[in-house]
Amino acid sequence: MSTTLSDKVVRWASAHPILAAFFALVLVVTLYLGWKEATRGPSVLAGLPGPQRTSFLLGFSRDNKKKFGAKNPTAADREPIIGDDGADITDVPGVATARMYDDYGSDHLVFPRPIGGELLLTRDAATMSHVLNDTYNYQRSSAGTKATKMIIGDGVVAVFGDEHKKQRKMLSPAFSVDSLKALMPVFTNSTNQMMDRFAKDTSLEKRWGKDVKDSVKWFGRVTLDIIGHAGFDYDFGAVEQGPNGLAVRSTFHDAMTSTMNVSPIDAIVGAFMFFVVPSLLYILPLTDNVRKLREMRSELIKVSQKIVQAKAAQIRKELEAGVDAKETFAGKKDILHLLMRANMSPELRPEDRLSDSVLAGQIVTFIFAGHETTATTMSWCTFFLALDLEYQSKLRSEIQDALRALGKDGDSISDLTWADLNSDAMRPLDQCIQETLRLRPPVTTTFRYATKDDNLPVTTPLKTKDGRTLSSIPVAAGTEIAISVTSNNMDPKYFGPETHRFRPDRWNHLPELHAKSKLPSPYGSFVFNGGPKVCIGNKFAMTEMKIILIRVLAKYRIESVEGLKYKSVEAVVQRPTVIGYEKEGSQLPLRFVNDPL
Ligand code: HEM
Repeated sequence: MSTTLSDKVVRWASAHPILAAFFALVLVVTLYLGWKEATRGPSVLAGLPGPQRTSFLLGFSRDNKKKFGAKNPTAADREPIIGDDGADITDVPGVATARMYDDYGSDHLVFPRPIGGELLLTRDAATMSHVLNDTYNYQRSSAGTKATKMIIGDGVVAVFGDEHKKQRKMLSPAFSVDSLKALMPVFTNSTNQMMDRFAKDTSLEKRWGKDVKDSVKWFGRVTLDIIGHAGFDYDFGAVEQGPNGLAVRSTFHDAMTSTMNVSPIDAIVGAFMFFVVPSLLYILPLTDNVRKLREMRSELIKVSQKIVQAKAAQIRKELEAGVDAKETFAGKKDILHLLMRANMSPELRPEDRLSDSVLAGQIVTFIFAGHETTATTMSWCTFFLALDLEYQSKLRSEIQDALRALGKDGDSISDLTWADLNSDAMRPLDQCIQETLRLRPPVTTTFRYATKDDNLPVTTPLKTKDGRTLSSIPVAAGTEIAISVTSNNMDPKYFGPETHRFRPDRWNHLPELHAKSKLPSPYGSFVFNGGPKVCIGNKFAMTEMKIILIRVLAKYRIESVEGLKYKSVEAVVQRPTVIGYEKEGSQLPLRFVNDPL
């Protein structure tokens, strides 16, 4: 019998040598990791609460998961959490984890991971800030860094410590308030173009009814165009569907749709490749979804190399002609130009210069970090507004009052200034976006890895399972930490009652602990993370989103479409989909009724 089985295995392996080599490698790495975990000393985290390990191999069993409502909507012990749409929102990314903290009555949990590993989860603002502020100790795991570099290259997101400091210093002037003020015409021009196309789009009317348009499609296109123009003076033409826009936006759409429809084999292959041997991702064409991700990456690399070469030639000409850097920014207004001028400055020490591959990496980083984050946030914002027509009507009249007070007309906002957007009169719109980000942060969890032993501060001393009181948590080098952004956002200690509901007004009367904990400013939550690696594009994002939303809300009343139910799926960022149509990828069809202010 065993001979027959081994014969079969040998025959199968001879017929599929690449797959056989791959599975052999998986087996060896699994055994090695298992041995490493099994021979590790006792865990310093052992006294903290958290779900029981049920399997050395798998960590946390499916039955326990059901209890927190992560997977099975019919599990007997699953209490629904009713969201603003009247449906159970336990499956919204991050919400089941928030419930787990509540169930254990702790802001720090230990979560058993596969092959004996463990993960420290925290939603405590003091612990989160400490980890995010120390980019020398707390970094991405080496597999996480490799995987990030494989996908977005050597840009600023991928690096930590001194290399991060160097890149961030070069990039910061390009994201200053002065630069953003200079970029205002770029934001408004692309928005005007989108508004024009948006009004004419009737492509969904046959399917879903009159005035129905897809928020995801239009916000995705306009934000890609904006990052193209503002980031590197490149016309993706996504709103107009030019050839560049089609290629990049559609490979993006294909790749992201594939990450939303992950099969169990994709999950195993993907996790193995990403976290164990990321370079295999680009050698083995194992699954269709991995192939799509690869296509997206090569399309982005092609575009970014073209952009860097063209820009370098342009700057060389400027330098030869003695054109002043400030002058060119005032005329060209793009972030890469500013960065590359600084990088080519004769005063810069050679060791501080960024290489061409790092520059190209910044482009891919901007496209990744600055396009779908804002697009999905604006889409979720229209979703919440469609669910609460009373609040929407109040917000629209507040915007109208603000525009009137500023002497501006909602239909021609080309002359809205930075000061207008950031005036007190526009505060309600800020709060609407902040509340959207609180409930649907694009990045729900951030993972960090301790490179040396440390003591993590906590807001209030905590009790261990064996009755000790800890005023800090000792962590050993090699501990992986999950910063639960959604769970902090849903914690009533920081954000007041009914944190699962969309209540923009909460930002006017937050609990004292919110201010005391110094949640990252100016947006008052961890949605842009915090510390030296806080999202460099946060003001860029808020400016662009406010301009676009003012235009949309000045013209349209937004309503949901009868019969359609929406849900959130996490695929790089959390995205809206229509229940029953998940295979079509992210979309958010809503009714935009012409009703100008
Ligand atoms: C709603 C919009 C946005 C959200 C919620 C957001 C969120 C984040 C988060 C959570 C990080 C930290 C990632 C990590 O360290 O693992 C990050 C980093 C970053 N974001 Fe954003 N982002 C947004 C928009 C933008 C925009 C518009 C840009 C560019 C124009 C941008 C550029 C970046 C860059 C370059 C980094 C890396 C910063 C560093 O490592 O120093 N982001 N963002």
